[in-house]
Amino acid sequence: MKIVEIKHPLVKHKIGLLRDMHISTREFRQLAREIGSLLTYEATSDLPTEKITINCWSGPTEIDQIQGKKVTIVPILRAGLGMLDGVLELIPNARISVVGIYRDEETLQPVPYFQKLTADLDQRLAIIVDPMLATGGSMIATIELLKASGCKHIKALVLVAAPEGIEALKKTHPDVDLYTAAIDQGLNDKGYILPGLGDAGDKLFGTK
Ligand SMILES: O=P(O)(O)OC[C@H]1O[C@H](OP(=O)(O)OP(=O)(O)O)[C@H](O)[C@@H]1O
Ligand SMILES: O=c1cc[nH]c(=O)[nH]1
Ligand SMILES: [Mg+2]
Repeated sequence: MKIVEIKHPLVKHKIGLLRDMHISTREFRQLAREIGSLLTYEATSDLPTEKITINCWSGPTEIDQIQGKKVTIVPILRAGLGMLDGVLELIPNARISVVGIYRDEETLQPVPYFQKLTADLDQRLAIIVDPMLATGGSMIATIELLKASGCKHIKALVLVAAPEGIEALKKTHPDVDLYTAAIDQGLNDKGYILPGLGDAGDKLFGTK
């Protein structure tokens, strides 16, 4: 399994700002979106390109364009919506497949409650976005429902990943590539990532 922890100074700086317990909702939203863009830039660096000829002002000119493969972005509700605009800034034509899953607070098991996927998933690269990979349960459930609908090529983009979630993902779906802005220390007894960000959904939506 490919695991990429982005070491770029801009990413490190922005993830550090996100950890401030006094961060405002507005700042949290802006940083989640910006890091979403930077993760997308890295995650798409291996997309194949092909040469085509266009009419440039100076005459026919060969240019590079991204080959064949189309993209669907998959935000996991709610918190994944906080990264969606950042991905769309770089891939504005992408289809969006929405998955609603929350984590039961007691059992930490993922509970699916919504899904609306784009039709031709077997021909698309799916880019799943969710700020937090904690136990990995929500991400794994999302990957399973995408694969059940024919999806064959999946990348997961998260702001913060716990080693426990990475291990679970490695075991179940080694074919999925993971891009993260930080790999943190681990989970506390309530399944929250340490040092982490706290509850990303509540911070993005201003709830609690
Ligand atoms: O790796 P896991 O242990 O499954 O935990 C991570 C999940 O928990 C959070 O969602 P949450 O359940 O808080 O839902 P929300 O986005 O609606 O707040 C987070 O956004 C992930 O989806
Ligand atoms: O640390 C965590 C773990 C799960 N969900 C969050 O929002 N934060
Ligand atoms: Mg939440």
